[in-house]
Amino acid sequence: MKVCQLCSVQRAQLKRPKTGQSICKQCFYAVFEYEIHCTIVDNKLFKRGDRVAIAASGGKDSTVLAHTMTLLNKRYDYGLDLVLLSIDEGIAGYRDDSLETVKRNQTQYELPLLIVSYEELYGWSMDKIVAQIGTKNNCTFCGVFRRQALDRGASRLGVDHIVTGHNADDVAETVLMNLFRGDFARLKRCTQITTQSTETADAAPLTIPRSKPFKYTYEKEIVMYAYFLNLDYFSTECTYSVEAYRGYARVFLKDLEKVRAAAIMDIIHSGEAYQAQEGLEDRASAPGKQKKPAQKQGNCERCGYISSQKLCKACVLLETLNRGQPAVTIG
Ligand SMILES: Nc1ncnc2c1ncn2[C@@H]1O[C@H](COP(=O)(O)OP(=O)(O)OP(=O)(O)O)[C@@H](O)[C@H]1O
Repeated sequence: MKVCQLCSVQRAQLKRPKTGQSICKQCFYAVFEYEIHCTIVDNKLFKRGDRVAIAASGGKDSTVLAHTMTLLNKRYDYGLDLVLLSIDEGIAGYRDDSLETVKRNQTQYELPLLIVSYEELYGWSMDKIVAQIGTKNNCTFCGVFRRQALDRGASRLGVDHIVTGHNADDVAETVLMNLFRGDFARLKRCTQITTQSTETADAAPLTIPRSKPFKYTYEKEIVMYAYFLNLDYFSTECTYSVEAYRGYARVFLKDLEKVRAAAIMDIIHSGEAYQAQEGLEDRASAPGKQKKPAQKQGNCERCGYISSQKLCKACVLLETLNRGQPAVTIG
């Protein structure tokens, strides 16, 4: 019998994807949960009394997030008031089914749930958008609309913080994508565990902070955890997401992981080191260097959402949709 490398008592039942250790299920649950707790505490994500919205799509990541946030909040007495927030993008056969999962999670974790829809906020569902523009650029619309919809839902709920289920693989993929594209401005920001939505890089942060408690949690471990605990989640991919470029980064990362599991953490750490280095250089070159003036932050003239321009990104996209010429914006 192979003995668990952590407790040296139980029989080892699995190979931990992150470290390659052979461990028992109980130790797997313990390290998995403890590492997330450490990420939350080390990064001081919350303060006692915070009302926190869990962005819940019904998929594996956000379902495990709802499960662990509820568990850790009780176990370590964080004193958080947790709520579920879901965005209904209006994708028949996908989001309607996954929202049914979230509704069950609401009962399972005894958390209040708010669902806000694109249809209600923008007058357009993704089904309608795709019927007009096709599947090629639809993720651009969905990304901009979802970011704003989460903020709007969060402010309706009166929360202090939003958490999402973005995991270590997602962060490492984003580092790679930004590197491949030579997008150093994004590379500098993409490893931040907490972001505050701004329409531009230089604008003062104004919206509700958004964090990733799974920043260092491997996707494979999230899947294992959900599977062993038999959590109720929805596992179909979005019917409209083609996301070609992220797909390449994902395949590349999976190949690297097969050779060396630590590659995921190493890529995240490289992104963090780049961010720290850039910060140093900014300070070192400050004397005499002309600083780019900070963009003026204001509100969208049409909908009131924060924006450094007259219209926020969502309103610009909506305008082109309503005029029936979305290609102008995307182009
Ligand atoms: N419709 C939605 N409503 C609420 N939150 C969402 C929604 N879509 C995505 N999110 C949030 O953004 C995170 C990352 O979303 P992404 O589209 O990458 O899905 P994913 O990696 O498949 O995650 P999940 O397994 O939770 O669906 C999710 O974990 C969730 O917290």
